[in-house]
Amino acid sequence: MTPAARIQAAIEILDQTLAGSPAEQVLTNWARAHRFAGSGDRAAIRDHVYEALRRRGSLAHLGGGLSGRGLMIGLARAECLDLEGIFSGERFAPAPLTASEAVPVDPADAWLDWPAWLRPALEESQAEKAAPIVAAMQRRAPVFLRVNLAKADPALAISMLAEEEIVARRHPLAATALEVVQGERKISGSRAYQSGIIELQDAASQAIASVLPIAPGMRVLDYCAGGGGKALALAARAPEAAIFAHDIDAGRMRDIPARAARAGARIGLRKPGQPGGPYDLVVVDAPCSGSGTWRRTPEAKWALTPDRLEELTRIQREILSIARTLVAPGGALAYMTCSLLADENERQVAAFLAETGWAEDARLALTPLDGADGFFASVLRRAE
Ligand SMILES: C[S@@+](CC[C@H](N)C(=O)[O-])C[C@H]1O[C@@H](n2cnc3c(N)ncnc32)[C@H](O)[C@@H]1O
Repeated sequence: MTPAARIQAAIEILDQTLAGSPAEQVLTNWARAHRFAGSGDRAAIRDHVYEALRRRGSLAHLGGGLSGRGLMIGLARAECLDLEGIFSGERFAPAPLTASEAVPVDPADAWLDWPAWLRPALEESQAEKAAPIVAAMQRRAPVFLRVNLAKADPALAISMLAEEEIVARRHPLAATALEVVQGERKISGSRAYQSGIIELQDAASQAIASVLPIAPGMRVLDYCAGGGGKALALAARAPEAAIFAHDIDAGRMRDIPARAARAGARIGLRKPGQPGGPYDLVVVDAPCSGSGTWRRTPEAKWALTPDRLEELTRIQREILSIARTLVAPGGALAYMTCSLLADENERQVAAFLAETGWAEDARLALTPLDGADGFFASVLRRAE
């Protein structure tokens, strides 16, 4: 496919996405209906679509409207591409620019790419970092790997990946973190991945996991385990700890046994609503707005509403009130979110401390300015 034909495909996919269909589903349907498109075409089209969703506000401004065509004109302008060459009207290419589309526009403000109703909350939560965060979140997120130290060290992982033309380098956020700079699409088929030497995990999640108080012999519960990212990271740090995973939705934990087997880790599964206990450490990786990860999940950024945010903060409080009953005397509860908002982070912790009289042992708050996703964690200690 020509570059212009790829842009025309992205226009059609974006129109369906803006009408309410999930981008991933539309991309899959498009690929099924256009078997002639190769993997390079599909990857390029996918990149266009996600770039447009991430920068939806600013590209709509630059392109003259919130439509697939407006976003792609905006992207072509933002990236200084040959607008007339792409919008040529030739076979498979988008139609030529109309007179009104061809009119030059003012540069776009980065805040256009952050939901307007949520701007005061980000400014209040992050103060002078808010505007640079919003600008940083216009760019695509890096791909990070976690080296499973139970199986290999980072140098070995880097050289194994290099043999398969995947270039990765260490990242300062965590001793286990590698940033992939080339060959990211080959990761899941690589020998290092298949043999459990590496896992896909954001560097902020790794940094948080590395400050959790875990030691051999401890009993640990990952209370909101989902696919088990935190439980696996903890198992790699302390293979002799007894680690259990729980989630309200058992289906979300279905990949944990296979992931644990690949990593050479042992993780016990608890049934929803039957978490067992008490535990020396309970990890609550709570459901949240995900605002720290919106570079990867741009549709979620535009789907969040004030009501949903309020509902999430209520769910977080409820989870905390259950999880604290599972902590043994002297044990710890690690509360974390991938949110940048004080309502989901600092204020939840302040309310918890006021209500329980527990102490806060440690706190880590990362933003995309640190290089990876936004992430917050607080380690809360129950008295003996
Ligand atoms: C942020 S995700 C967890 C991600 C996971 N820890 C990881 O690293 O891959 C939050 C999880 O909390 C679960 N959840 C939501 N409400 C819950 C509740 N009331 N009790 C336990 N888990 C809950 C969701 O099903 C979801 O899997």
